[in-house]
Amino acid sequence: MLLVNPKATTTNPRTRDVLIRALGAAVDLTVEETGYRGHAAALASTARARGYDAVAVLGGDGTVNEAVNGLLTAVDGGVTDASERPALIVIPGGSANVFARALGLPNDPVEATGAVLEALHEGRSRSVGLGRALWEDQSRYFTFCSGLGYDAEVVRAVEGLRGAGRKATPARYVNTALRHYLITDKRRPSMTVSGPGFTPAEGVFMAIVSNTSPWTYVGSHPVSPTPWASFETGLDLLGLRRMGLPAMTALIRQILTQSDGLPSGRNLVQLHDEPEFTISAERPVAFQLDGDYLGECESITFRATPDALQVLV
Ligand SMILES: Nc1ncnc2c1ncn2[C@@H]1O[C@H](COP(=O)(O)OP(=O)(O)OP(=O)(O)O)[C@@H](O)[C@H]1O
Repeated sequence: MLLVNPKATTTNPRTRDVLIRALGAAVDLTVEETGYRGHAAALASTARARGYDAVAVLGGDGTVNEAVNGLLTAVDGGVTDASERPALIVIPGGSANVFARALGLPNDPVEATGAVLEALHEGRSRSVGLGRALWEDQSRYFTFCSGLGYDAEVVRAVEGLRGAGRKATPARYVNTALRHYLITDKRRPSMTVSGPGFTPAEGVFMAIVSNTSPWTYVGSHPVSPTPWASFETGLDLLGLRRMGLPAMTALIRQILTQSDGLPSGRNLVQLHDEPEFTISAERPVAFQLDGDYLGECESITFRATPDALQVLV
């Protein structure tokens, strides 16, 4: 089953047709275009019951996230073994394509199609662990990250600009991020990270939770594939404490250039390979999953889901 999001930033009819011809020559293929938000999840959730071996996505991280959630909460329910689920195939068609790049795929969709066909012929797939966010009475899986606080506010603001017809360029993210940092700093709720294996960390204004490494997301501008995308069993966290603009500017420069390796220090809270932890805030805090803004809540628990899916790559 090939899911195409025709509205994704870099998906166009030419790429779609190349992919359909190339995949269609190798396997029996059904093409489904998504017509609305949530459509990819609904289609992917029927894939196993309808006998598909794999679900391919041509789109951005949002559509991949939907497909993954559909596969893991399938209409036929009950399948807990990843080897019994349809495999996932990702062809980058969005703006950032963080998950595709973390998998080591080329960012060019035609080149990525070539790489996927090779994997298909060789029967080569990779087991990928996902993250799961649980809040209030809801839960959702993510393929590379969740962001809380400042990060999610920036994602929300950029989504608002896109709703008004403007493109989500890297410059727009940086511009929005700087404006939000300066304007809304005082009103931002403070968060605490707690879990069974470590001392609670307080005073965090932005947190990134990742099933690979938070640097895959935060540093997604430098050329990928990243050396951190191991999709290990546990979850990582990067939390930022309040700091002045000079310290923040120095940190951003270090992240983007990685001139002195990855940053550390008292302004940063870092966790590695944890099975579960909770982030709570003094009042509702914004959060996003895989780059899509989801809303606000006072407490979210994050749980690792190792070996959740096979990905052809
Ligand atoms: N036909 C459609 N019309 C409007 N929205 C859609 C449609 N099909 C899918 N969507 C939604 O569009 C959202 C964004 O798409 P997607 O993530 O694929 O592309 P993108 O935003 O360009 O890429 P990235 O996430 O890398 O920035 C998805 O969350 C999906 O739910």
